[in-house]
Amino acid sequence: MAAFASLGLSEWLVDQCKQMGITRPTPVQDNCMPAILEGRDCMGCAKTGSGKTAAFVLPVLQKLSEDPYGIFCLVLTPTRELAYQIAEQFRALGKPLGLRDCIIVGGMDMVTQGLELSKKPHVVVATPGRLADHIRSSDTFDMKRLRFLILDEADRLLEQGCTDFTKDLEIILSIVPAKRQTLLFSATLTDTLQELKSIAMNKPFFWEQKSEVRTVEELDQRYILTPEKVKDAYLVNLIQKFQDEHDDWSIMVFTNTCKNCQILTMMLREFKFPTIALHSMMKQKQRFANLAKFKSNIFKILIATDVAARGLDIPTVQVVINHNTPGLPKNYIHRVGRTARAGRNGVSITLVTQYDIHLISAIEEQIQAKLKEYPVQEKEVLKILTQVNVTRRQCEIKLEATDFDEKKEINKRKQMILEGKDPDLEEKRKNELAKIKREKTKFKGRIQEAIQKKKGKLLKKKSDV
Ligand SMILES: Nc1ncnc2c1ncn2[C@@H]1O[C@H](COP(=O)(O)OP(=O)(O)OP(=O)(O)O)[C@@H](O)[C@H]1O
Repeated sequence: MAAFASLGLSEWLVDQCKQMGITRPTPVQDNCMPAILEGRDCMGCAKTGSGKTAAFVLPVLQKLSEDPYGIFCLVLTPTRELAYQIAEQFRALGKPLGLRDCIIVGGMDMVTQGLELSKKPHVVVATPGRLADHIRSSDTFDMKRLRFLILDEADRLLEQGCTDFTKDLEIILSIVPAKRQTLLFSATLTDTLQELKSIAMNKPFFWEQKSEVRTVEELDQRYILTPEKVKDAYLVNLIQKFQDEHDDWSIMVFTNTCKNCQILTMMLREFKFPTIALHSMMKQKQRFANLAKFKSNIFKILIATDVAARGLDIPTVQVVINHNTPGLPKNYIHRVGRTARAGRNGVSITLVTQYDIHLISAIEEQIQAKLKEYPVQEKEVLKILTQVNVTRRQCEIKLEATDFDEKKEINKRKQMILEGKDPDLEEKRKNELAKIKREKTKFKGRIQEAIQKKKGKLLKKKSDV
């Protein structure tokens, strides 16, 4: 593998890398950086924790140092926490340049952000929704001379998940110049390749890390088959075990909803585990504060929704526990990728109920590897089962006494209004769809019943003959 200097990076940048402990390029850096430095559009697909961020930060800094002006580079990313992390990398590596950056994310003060944008920072790191809001509401900045447009976690930005970025992206793309370099990175690009190619217009250089298995070798991937009602007891048992055996390890637990995230956090705290939460129903300042406390090891356990599944780089995370099996293999890849980063070891444990077995099959097919069963002492788990379930119920009651659900409903309606939808109409539509789905399921059930009856009759006839 070549050294950074031979890839075309200036001495000051190579020195800056050294200071951060980055001495040899990773494969994604080795392959993508020369193409970017040549001026080509680039799509890079490499495993989690393989150094994709530096693969775009370094060439941008190199080009910026040759002709510094603002706004030179725009990085879009799906989550607010990730925006801060990327900006930090720019700041650290670009320190000798006196780099000026600006972070534009939701949940923070619009006026301050507007002012910062008007000062022409070299690099803007943004989540699409808030940047689109600024474009709609202000004429104090422009991106006419933008040289680099970067989509980090590019596939997520294009997919129509629970947060749909496509309209915001359209607005942003309408103000950036057609003549620019576009760089797209993710650990899971392949599903959205065609749409991505249309954003990177100039025959992009495409590099994908060739590997049979789509997760990193250093990751030990395990599962525990459990009835739904015993899941929490397994969680408590696992956390107790890791805390007892490795008190310097940090653990990330992923769950499916904000409410569950809140309840699990309350429950683990009742058991005196140093636990903290991260989900989208928390105030942004609280989200940042909680992540900072987890990163600095004040709290060793972070319970999060998929808002923390992508990109976060926390070297002390040794264990990822999936409290629910992710519905999409892609989400599994990103969640478990929060550990075993940059060549370190890590373990992931997915709690699987009998209803999730098909999801595990889909995950195994996608990652091209089999999950191994995690050995547990069932007796120990059963010993704490009642206590855990009672504690959970108490936490549920406590949460119900707050206005958590109400807040959720208000947030949902606010979001719909922002998206130009009528919340009442949407509710009606949702109810109608649910009704159709229920009827379909009933109909399917009746057909299955009829088939079973017919089969039974045929078997009976055969056995009579
Ligand atoms: N050449 C290198 N040598 C050693 N460490 C590196 C190198 N490049 C980057 N790193 C470190 O590796 C870690 C992971 O990098 P990064 O966060 O960019 O991963 P990623 O590929 O973007 O992962 P994800 O897909 O999860 O977002 C970071 O802590 C980073 O500082």
